[in-house]
Amino acid sequence: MILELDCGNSFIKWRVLRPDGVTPVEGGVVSSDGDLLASLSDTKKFQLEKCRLVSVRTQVETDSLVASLIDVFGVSVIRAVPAREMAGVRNGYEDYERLGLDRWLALLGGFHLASGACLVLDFGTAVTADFVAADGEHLGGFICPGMPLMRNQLRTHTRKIRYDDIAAERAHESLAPGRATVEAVERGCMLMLRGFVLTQLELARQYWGKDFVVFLTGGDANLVSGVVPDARVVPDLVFVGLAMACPLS
Ligand SMILES: Nc1ncnc2c1ncn2[C@@H]1O[C@H](COP(=O)(O)OP(=O)(O)OP(=O)(O)O)[C@@H](O)[C@H]1O
Ligand SMILES: CC(C)(CO)[C@@H](O)C(=O)NCCC(=O)O
Ligand SMILES: [K+]
Repeated sequence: MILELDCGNSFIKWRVLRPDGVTPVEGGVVSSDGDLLASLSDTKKFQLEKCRLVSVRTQVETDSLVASLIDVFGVSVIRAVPAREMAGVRNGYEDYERLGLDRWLALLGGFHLASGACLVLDFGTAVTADFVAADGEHLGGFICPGMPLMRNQLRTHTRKIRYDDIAAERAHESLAPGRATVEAVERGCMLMLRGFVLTQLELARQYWGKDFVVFLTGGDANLVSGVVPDARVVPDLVFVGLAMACPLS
């Protein structure tokens, strides 16, 4: 079977596909290399043969994970690498190698699924927006802190903002002005996120009128899906691009 990995800054998303390279069998989200190996070892039944991965971690961290995968499972590993152009899309960065590979794969996947102009919004540790025009020109994008970073910066850099995860979850029942710290912070950060999304939509409309598809992906995509009812929520968009960038045969 085939192992696919998306190694982000906080989590590793994994999934196992049948040898056809299309049908998912199982998947998950883990927070360390060790947890990944444990999840996969639980399931020797997978009989992994090949692995394709994308990483936005350092070379050293990624090399170490690849070495473990080869050591433990004897798989052959293919990694996504930067490209100036692929599948009809032209990387918009001046220095194309600097564009985050998760962004690159997500926008390749988005352009492929849309067959036209698209706006790809990814809600992970960081939040990213990328614009691809109908002719495949990547216009560039934006990066800002995601929900976990916004929240933690406030907690870390103030003395009196302290609350637990359960209270945080409860605060999201509404978006009314907060009457307690937890509500004020959680709803404030949520509005920052939604405001960001609405600004990206506005920009996409200026470029393309109504002729574009919006994709939402990343672990926190559900936080904003309400403000873009027409968006396509595609949690595995990075994997769509990964399969395009790393064909296995
Ligand atoms: N099962 C899950 N495990 C962990 N996080 C989850 C899960 N489901 C949703 N999330 C949310 O997903 C977010 C993490 O997003 P995601 O996994 O897309 O990216 P990441 O690896 O943290 O960051 P990035 O890929 O941007 O470097 C967290 O803020 C968390 O709230
Ligand atoms: C922005 C993140 C952290 C999102 O995961 C990643 O794509 C990344 O590390 N990018 C490199 C910087 C850039 O894309 O300009
Ligand atoms: K990501």
